[in-house]
Amino acid sequence: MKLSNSLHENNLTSFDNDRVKIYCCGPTVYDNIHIGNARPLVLGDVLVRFFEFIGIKVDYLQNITDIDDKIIAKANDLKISETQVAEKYINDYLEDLSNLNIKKPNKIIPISTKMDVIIDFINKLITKEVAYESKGDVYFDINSTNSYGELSNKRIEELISGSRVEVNPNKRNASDFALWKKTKNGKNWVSNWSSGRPGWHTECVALIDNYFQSQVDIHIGGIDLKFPHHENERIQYLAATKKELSKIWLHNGHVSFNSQKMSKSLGNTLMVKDFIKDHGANVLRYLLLTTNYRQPINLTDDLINQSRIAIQKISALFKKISLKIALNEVTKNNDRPVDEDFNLKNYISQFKDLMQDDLNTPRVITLIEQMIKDINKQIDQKKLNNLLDELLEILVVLGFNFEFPKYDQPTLQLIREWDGYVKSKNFTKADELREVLIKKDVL
Ligand SMILES: Nc1ncnc2c1ncn2[C@@H]1O[C@H](COP(=O)(O)OP(=O)(O)OP(=O)(O)O)[C@@H](O)[C@H]1O
Ligand SMILES: [Zn+2]
Repeated sequence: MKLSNSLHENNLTSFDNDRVKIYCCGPTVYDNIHIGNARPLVLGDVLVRFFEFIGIKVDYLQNITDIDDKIIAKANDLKISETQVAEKYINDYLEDLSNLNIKKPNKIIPISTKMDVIIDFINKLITKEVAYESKGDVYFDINSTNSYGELSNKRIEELISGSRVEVNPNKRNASDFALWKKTKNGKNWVSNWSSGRPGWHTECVALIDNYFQSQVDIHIGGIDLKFPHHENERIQYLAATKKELSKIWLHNGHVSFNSQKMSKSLGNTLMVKDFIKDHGANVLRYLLLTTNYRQPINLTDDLINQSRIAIQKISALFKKISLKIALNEVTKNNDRPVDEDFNLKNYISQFKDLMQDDLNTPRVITLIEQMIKDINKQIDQKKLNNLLDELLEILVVLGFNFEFPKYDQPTLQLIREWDGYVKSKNFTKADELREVLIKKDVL
């Protein structure tokens, strides 16, 4: 398996473990998730499903940021508590995951439940003299390391001149970032330094360190998190353990609307739950997988329509096959392939090769289209071989959720009656039954 690794300027990193540890930065629960937020989640899901398909065991962790200024602001707006805001959006998040057909990670941890772990981790950094307390805050000392900027490929001087870092007299260096912030505003915890809250960059790394007791193999997130969030996660772990936090940093490109990044704070969002209501989860998945995960996606009506049509084509194929099977117009014969050529194509091994080549899902989609054409040819020849099962298998590994229609006896009876009327040219009766079968979603 080769994956593109941000730590080495997107060069492909080979990977042949039989177990894999994965971390993906989870949501800050002050709102519902949008299509952009769904992208790293679908990326993680496809990766997990594929690893499991090729026999690799996965341990997948996600955090939930359930303490944050944005949650406090929302709680004030709605005149409810922070806990109520967080609970509502955690539940909505879990529902969105399930509606998106995303396999739940092995563990999802709200960071408010791990404050002792986070405080311990900060203490470790202070002991190693790479972090310092200042007036109740704790900061990471950027000058204690030569490795800062290696993930995002930036130099410290560039970072200082390029960012509008606010002047903070409590910090030693302008780019030092907060591990702990003294505050009485909103939920806060007692520590040696002050009553306060941890910085976001420390939450993820402390959780990884505690849960896995080691580095991870793959760390996932959107490209906007590469700097400063992931850079800061990485540098803390490096300082604490002298090891890389992740062997591979996998960053997905942005989903944008009118060429502007879709983002909660910009307000140009299309929520996952609304999209699913209008188009279904398969359309969203298809839309995300037709572009390589690193490339940007500009969300347009055209793109949504193309994805809808592609999904309808697959559903229509399954309906057509079920109908033909019900009418005995095709037979499934796994032993005697219709055409040797179909077997030579060896679709499953092509699928594996494409996925192992940095998750080349756009090419997999092309492969699926080819399979559909071949299956249609088999239908014309009235014999299906195992190609259909292979297609179903690939769709499951990509996380699509198609129902292959199966009809009960009364429905089968109706289908056969309808077919009888059509063949005997009794069109009045045939049309009556056709209406019934359309209502039952058979035709
Ligand atoms: N438009 C987007 N396209 C792709 N990934 C995105 C997009 N927006 C956010 N993400 C990813 O979704 C995850 C959650 O991000 P986050 O909660 O910061 O979303 P956001 O909408 O940008 O929120 P905010 O505006 O509050 O920062 C991160 O991995 C982030 O990189
Ligand atoms: Zn993170």
